[in-house]
Amino acid sequence: MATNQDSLDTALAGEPAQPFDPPGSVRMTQELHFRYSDDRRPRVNQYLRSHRVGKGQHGEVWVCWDLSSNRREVAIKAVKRNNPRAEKMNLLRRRNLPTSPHTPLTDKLGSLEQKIRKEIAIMKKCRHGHIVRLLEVIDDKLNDRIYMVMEYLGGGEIKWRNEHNQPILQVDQCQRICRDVILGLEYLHYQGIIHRDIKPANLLWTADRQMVKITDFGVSHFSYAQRLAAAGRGQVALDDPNDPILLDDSDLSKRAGTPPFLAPEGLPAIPHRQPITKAIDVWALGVTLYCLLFGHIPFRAPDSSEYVLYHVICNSDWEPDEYMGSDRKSTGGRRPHKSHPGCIVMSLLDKFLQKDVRKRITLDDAKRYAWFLGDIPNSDEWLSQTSPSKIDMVMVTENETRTAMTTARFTWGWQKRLTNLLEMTTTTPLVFIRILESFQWDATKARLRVLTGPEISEKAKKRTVRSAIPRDDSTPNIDRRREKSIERWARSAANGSSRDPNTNSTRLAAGRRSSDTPVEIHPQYIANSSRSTGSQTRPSSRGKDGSSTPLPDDARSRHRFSLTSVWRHSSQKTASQASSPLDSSSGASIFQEDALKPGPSIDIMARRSDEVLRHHGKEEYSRSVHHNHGVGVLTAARRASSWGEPMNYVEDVTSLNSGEQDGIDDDAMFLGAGGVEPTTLVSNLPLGLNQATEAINHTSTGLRHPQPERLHLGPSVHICCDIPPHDSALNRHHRSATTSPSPLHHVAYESDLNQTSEEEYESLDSDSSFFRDTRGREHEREVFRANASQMYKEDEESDEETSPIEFKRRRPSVSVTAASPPPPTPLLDLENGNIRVAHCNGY
Ligand SMILES: Nc1ncnc2c1ncn2[C@@H]1O[C@H](COP(=O)(O)OP(=O)(O)OP(=O)(O)O)[C@@H](O)[C@H]1O
Repeated sequence: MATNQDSLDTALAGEPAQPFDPPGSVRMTQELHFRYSDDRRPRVNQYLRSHRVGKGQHGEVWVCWDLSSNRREVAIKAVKRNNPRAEKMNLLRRRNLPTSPHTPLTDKLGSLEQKIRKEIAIMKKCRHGHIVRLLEVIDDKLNDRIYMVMEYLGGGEIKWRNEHNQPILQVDQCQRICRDVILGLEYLHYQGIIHRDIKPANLLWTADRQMVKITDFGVSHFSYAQRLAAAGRGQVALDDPNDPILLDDSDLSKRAGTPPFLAPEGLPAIPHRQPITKAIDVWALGVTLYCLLFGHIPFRAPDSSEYVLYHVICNSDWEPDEYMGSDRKSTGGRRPHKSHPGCIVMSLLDKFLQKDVRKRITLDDAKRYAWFLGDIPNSDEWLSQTSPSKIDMVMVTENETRTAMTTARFTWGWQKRLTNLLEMTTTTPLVFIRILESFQWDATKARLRVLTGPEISEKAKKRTVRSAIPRDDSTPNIDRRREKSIERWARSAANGSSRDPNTNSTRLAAGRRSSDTPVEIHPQYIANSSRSTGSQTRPSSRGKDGSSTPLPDDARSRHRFSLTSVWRHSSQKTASQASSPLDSSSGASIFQEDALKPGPSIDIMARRSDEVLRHHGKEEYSRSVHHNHGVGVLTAARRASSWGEPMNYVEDVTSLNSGEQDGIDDDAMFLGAGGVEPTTLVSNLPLGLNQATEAINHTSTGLRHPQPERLHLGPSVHICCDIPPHDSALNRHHRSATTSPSPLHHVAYESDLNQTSEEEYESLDSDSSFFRDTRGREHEREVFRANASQMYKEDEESDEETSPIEFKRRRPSVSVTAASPPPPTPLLDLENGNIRVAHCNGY
């Protein structure tokens, strides 16, 4: 009996796929090893990166060499697990969508992570010759990424028109494509899965262009009700929206798909619309066939308005061109005579594009259409072989969706936490900072105490509770906190200071650490304080007499292990900020946190800042030092970090618009679909302390992206910022650091820190996300920033609530089917140089 691996080998070897692939499990990998090959290509586990073939809304698709037994090409889709910005955008969109009785469920299903989980859960279940196969899921929690390893379809997505909107496929090619899709869809529907985004861009050719497979299950829907109906095992009242069995179908009420391909019943805000069923895919297939045959979409809005388009779809009939296909076969018009050769195709289109769901042709009937059976020698046998009833049904349970990306669970406990942290720390020394968090200074015994598991949980709980407190006008925000903090320092200023005036470095105050060796801060980190009182480290803690004082114990305990940051004003700050106590005119501290740090943290800070300096160039830094004006931008940087990949994401805000459509204005679609009018641009402001401030001060630095980027930080802060080119590549993944790595995740980074040059960073595509986060040096920075970020978690959330969101035109997904660069020499040897190469110019 053939094993799963055998069948997989056969499928991947390019042999004709059987109608139904044998069942086999998708590997769920929790272990991630990152290294570089001899020729410095990144490699994750056994997958060696080759070239990028596409970019979608949530991630990128790369061709990789599977260096394990097969050494074949696979496609790996790298997606970011969480993207707060995407969540926010979804929320806003949902607010503007018509509500349904099942809105809560709809909301639940709307999160990005839920979407990815669902896609994986569905793909894990699908085993069919015309469905792209998912082979493995690598869950990289440390970097907040998921790698979906899929079979590689070397022919790329179906191209169907040229620049003159003329068809480029012959009629019989269209027929074969359509037949393949019918088989794939029939399988999906039988399993209770509605694809909901059938269009040419989601149909991929095999390398030999003999077969087409369906991909992209991002908006697909699994419905138990639909499955019962498909199997004829249950009586499902599809026209009764109150039928309890349809409850799990509530997310169908959301519009999903690509507007020109949407069926009338799938359009939003249509009163008394028919229930959404699998027939929605049949309609989309009809639109797809029309596109392939004529090189343009059947329903178009003259003014490019999305709602006009919906109106046209619902009320207008489609019209064929005089000729179809690149071989220009006559259609015979909308209703040709039965004897006309074009009649069979036109009547099929007519049945696909029936506005009334009940009159629309079923896939089973379509499959039997003479047009499809014409070139099949033994059609009866073919029909029997391809019948989905011959195979077992799959089931995608809610639990499977929930655990689609994670198979292991972790119980928190300090011992285990420590062990896991140590595991992760082997190559990332700064993770030790996290270990330090497991300790607490015991003032009575004057020694460090290891926190117990419950104490750590209690701490975490408190943080969560603080974050969960609903915010209103009376809720303190970050500015107010800073003010309070300064007031506290001012109040305690009368107690004097332990500053040594004879040295450029500053001795930290006694108090809790009275027995500690005083910690010195390098002068370069207090350069900005010169405008206040020379080498002073905590100007705000100084009283009127100029003396400084240690913080009270309670304040110190709150700030334990926090990291130093440089606070300064943005030159673009608004009038409301000018009154901030951190304004330079008020003599506020730019080092309000410094004196609170224990020695090791400051050392680490200094080391990290040194790295930042090295990275940006000392000249740049000193310039920023002289030009700084005072307000803290840590929160700005932190919040920017929480947005994940702003520029990429802002540009790819929705998958609803296809790059294949014409005549549709992106903005109109977006607004028409309940989007939000463009307001602000969100910057990919570099995360970090000195780095962030530097970026803000250097607005004249060249942009990687064509347009200047503005960052809105809520009502009170407005910072304009241009990002140095290298920053946009570097910092995008710094932002993922704010998500705590899962200790259960064993990640081994074998990369040498010095292995990646600055040039390499710069040469990386700014949109690239694949493997990049796993560079050792980046992790050092991440840990540093993640640690600093914890103090301001709640403040960040507060800012998030008031921050405006930017919507930009969406860049259509990019798909490149380029020839693979040759694999590294050993691979060539193993493959005898016989590498499959994809071609893209056929159509
Ligand atoms: N298995 C694969 N083999 C070959 N190319 C692929 C494969 N999967 C995806 N691609 C290519 O990568 C491109 C991007 O795919 P992806 O699914 O991420 O984007 P998408 O279809 O726009 O989905 P979304 O934006 O909704 O996430 C596709 O258009 C396709 O051309």
